[in-house]
Amino acid sequence: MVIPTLDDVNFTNSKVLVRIDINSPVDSKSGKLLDDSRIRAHVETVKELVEKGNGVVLVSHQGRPGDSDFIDLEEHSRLLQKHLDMEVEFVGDVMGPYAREKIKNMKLGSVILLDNVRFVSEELIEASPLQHAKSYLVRRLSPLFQGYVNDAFAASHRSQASLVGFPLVLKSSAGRVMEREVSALAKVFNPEDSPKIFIMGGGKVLDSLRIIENLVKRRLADRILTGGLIAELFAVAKGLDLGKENLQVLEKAGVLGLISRARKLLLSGAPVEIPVDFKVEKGGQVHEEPANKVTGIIKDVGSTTVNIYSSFVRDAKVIVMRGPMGVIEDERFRESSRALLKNALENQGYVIIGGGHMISLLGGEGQIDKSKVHVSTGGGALLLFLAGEKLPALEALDMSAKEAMKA
Ligand SMILES: Nc1ncnc2c1ncn2[C@@H]1O[C@H](COP(=O)(O)OP(=O)(O)OP(=O)(O)O)[C@@H](O)[C@H]1O
Ligand SMILES: O=C(O)[C@H](O)COP(=O)(O)O
Repeated sequence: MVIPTLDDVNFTNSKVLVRIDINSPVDSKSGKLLDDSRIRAHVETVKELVEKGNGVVLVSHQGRPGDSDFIDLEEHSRLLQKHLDMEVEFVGDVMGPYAREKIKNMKLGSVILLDNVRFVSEELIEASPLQHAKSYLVRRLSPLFQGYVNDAFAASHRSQASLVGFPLVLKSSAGRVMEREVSALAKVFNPEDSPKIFIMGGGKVLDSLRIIENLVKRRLADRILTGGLIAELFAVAKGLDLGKENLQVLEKAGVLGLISRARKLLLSGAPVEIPVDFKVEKGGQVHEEPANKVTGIIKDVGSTTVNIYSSFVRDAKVIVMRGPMGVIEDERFRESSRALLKNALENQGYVIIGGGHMISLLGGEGQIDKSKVHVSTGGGALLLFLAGEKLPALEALDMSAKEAMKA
């Protein structure tokens, strides 16, 4: 696969559309961003393009329709402006007349952030690069640009218009974040680096299940330690009675239909570990309860589980951590994820940390040794990449490079 970088495609004095991923955790009460790591990550790419005299138009998504983190990008633009130390104009539109006028009139050397690209319904369709190259979004925006840069590794597992449509119609390259992710993550395919432990938590149950299925099929993981909602799914699949309220949580998340797939994995002997205890909330109080005697609402894994998981982490050569063990937005349920993270960082193995929520916990862990820790901006994209899945956004860049070579 050929992934052209900014060294191969040297954009200068052009208008460049840059797909970034600044999708960040949001406080559901205040609507404020809880972490700006993904915003900071893209500073290098944007600065480089600006220094080369380009007009930079940034496009990103935030959340999914129906979720409380599905918000506009105004606060993101303020944070980006702070970290870039230059003006970033927030344009509350994606491809309407207002956005296109702003892009047409922008000065080279300046930066615009368009609004949440998922406000455009077409963006939510998963289709091939060829189909998306003909999408309304691509047809409306591409004539305004001389180039396209994809720096959104964290969204590269989505075959959506802003990620795969533009490389087929514009001269394209990966940004610096995308480039660094792909080269760092390739290291973990080294068969000598075993055992490999995957710590999977968070709320995206279907994504996590698909990944676990892949990891098992390709025998990539020696152990998969579960937390978050995926742990609850596996616990139910194993036959544990988690009580009506926790089943309602899974039902609300629309994942009860996945129990049979989880059970199939367990029956096949997949190396999936399920928590032996949970931290639950009951009547406003926090309790620890064994997994077979849960009476409260599960909010985190329990301390015995943390001890067991830590023993696996200690022996691992590669540790991949994605998604928190609990509802870390509430500090009462942050401890397990933090303890496992600390343990992994103190271990000798190579640690790959992914997903906005886990990365937000890194703040208190002091100086990170970059030779043994890769902090990925990717959540689902990270693990699909590690499971050997094709990432559509990378495929599209590859198609673009091959077309350019033919020309
Ligand atoms: N037991 C639980 N019950 C309900 N929600 C949970 C539980 N454990 C974790 N969560 C929620 O999972 C969410 C994080 O999951 P998510 O899959 O988005 O992880 P992430 O690391 O941020 O990945 P990404 O960067 O891909 O979004 C948090 O909002 C957290 O509250
Ligand atoms: O956080 C992520 O994993 C990426 O931003 C992709 O978001 P999505 O899972 O909503 O497509």
